[in-house]
Amino acid sequence: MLDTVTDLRSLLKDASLLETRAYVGGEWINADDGSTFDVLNPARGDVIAKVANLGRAEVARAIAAANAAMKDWAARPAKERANIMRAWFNLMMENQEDLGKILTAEMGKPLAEAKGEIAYGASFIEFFAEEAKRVYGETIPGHQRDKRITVIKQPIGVVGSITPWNFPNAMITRKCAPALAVGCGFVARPAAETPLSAIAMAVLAERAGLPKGIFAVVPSARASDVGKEFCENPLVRKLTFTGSTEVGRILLRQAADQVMKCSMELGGNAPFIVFDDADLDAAVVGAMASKFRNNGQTCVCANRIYVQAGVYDAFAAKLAAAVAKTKVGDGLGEPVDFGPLVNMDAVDKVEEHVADATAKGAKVVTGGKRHALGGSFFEPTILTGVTHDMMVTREETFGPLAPLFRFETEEEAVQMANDTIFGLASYFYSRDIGRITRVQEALEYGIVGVNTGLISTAEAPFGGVKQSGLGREGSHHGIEDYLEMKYICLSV
Ligand SMILES: NC(=O)C1=CN([C@@H]2O[C@H](COP(=O)(O)OP(=O)(O)OC[C@H]3O[C@@H](n4cnc5c(N)ncnc54)[C@H](OP(=O)(O)O)[C@@H]3O)[C@@H](O)[C@H]2O)C=CC1
Ligand SMILES: O=C(O)[C@H](O)CS(=O)(=O)O
Repeated sequence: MLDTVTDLRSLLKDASLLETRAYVGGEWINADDGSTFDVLNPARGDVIAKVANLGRAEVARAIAAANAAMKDWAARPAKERANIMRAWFNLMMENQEDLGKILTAEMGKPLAEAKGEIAYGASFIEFFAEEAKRVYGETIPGHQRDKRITVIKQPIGVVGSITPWNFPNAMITRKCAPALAVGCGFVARPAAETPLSAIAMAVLAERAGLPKGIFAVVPSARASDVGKEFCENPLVRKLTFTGSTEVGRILLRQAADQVMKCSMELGGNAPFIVFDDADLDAAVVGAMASKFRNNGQTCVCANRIYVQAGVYDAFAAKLAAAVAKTKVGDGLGEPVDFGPLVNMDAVDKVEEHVADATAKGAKVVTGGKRHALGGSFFEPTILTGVTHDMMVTREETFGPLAPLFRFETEEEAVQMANDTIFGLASYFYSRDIGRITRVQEALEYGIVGVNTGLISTAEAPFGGVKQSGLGREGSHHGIEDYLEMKYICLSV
């Protein structure tokens, strides 16, 4: 249990990782006006830290320093950048326990899951340290006897980054790793709920030898001010955002004035389809992983679970039995499966979806209300009899709510699954190769999990279609978003 930053420091082997200042131009600074904002522990609601609350002037200095540092950083051999990034990866893994405790303290997820995120986040630094050495150009046969065509790739410039609270480490590394690997400067603005993980990342970046200024962390409770600075500052050439589609639209409109390159990882509404030929036990394992990972607070969580009529009751019973074995509690206490939701707004949204569905005829199989622990703890919930007129069909719940829809035919399942403005992740379980081939091609999503509920890895291109975003993060594709292609026509 935690009450204050002193308590949190006492849990750490290396208390210096719990930094509350900003990292700008390679220096640790407070806000110019001295203001701070509170970071709360979701399990208890107590203030665990007061963090520097930066404004546009400080962010502008971070951008200028990143731009200045780029000249040397981009000119270094890729292998030199790779070696420093590898040192950063090693430090993150050596400090995985402490980084996990800081993450759990500010975000709430169970410590085991937080440590898993540290490893997942660090894997992007490891992966793109290697990719730095594989940014290739090309030569193209000339169009005239005296012409020679070459194509080279160069770092796009200073990158502004805005990320959400649900993965306070990995959402930043998934962006800064490819950017730094190719030589860009990077200014990270973490969510106000979870700045401590980002700041701890900067503590280790400094120790790893990242040059002063090339990587900055600008915590701020003034999110829109920072977003405007990123979009209006002429030194920023790339905006990368992860968060809701609503905020993504705002940022895209703002970035349009400078015709700024944008990467957008936005909202989701993932269907999870169980066909009657599925391995039901495997489907339950997949549903538990996809639906309840991070307490349902991920953009790729199963948001709608479609079960074919012939196996509906059996699947519902098996899923309920699996949920009954889970434990809810403080992520820093005894091992648990679910921590608290990030705040009371999140609780309100889950309650709204449950109330709407039950008012329209859905039945609560398990859970359905706030947990006896109080605060933002909520019971993992399963609803049956869910229909497409309910809010949970159209809106991302972002909480531990598993709504089960019944369907008759494959065509009906695909039609319902695609009936959304989102297109990030989707999942289905079947053992029929013809059905697998048809459905994986028919689903309108950037990601399809077939007989698995877990799809996230640094080696794969993560991203959505329709209103779930622009671009891809991870895999060799992910580095392209931080490069500009230059065509050189040489007359010989
Ligand atoms: N596609 C993906 O990979 C992911 C998508 N998401 C989506 O994000 C949502 C949940 O995360 P949540 O943090 O609530 O999302 P929000 O979109 O509310 O916030 C995301 C980030 O944007 C900041 N922000 C909010 N308004 C503005 C603004 N006007 N200008 C600049 N920055 C702004 C927030 O700051 P602050 O928190 O301080 O308000 C936060 O850092 C869900 O819809 C989820 O699907 C989340 C994670 C991954
Ligand atoms: O924030 C999220 O939801 C992440 O993008 C999902 S994942 O990459 O951690 O699976």
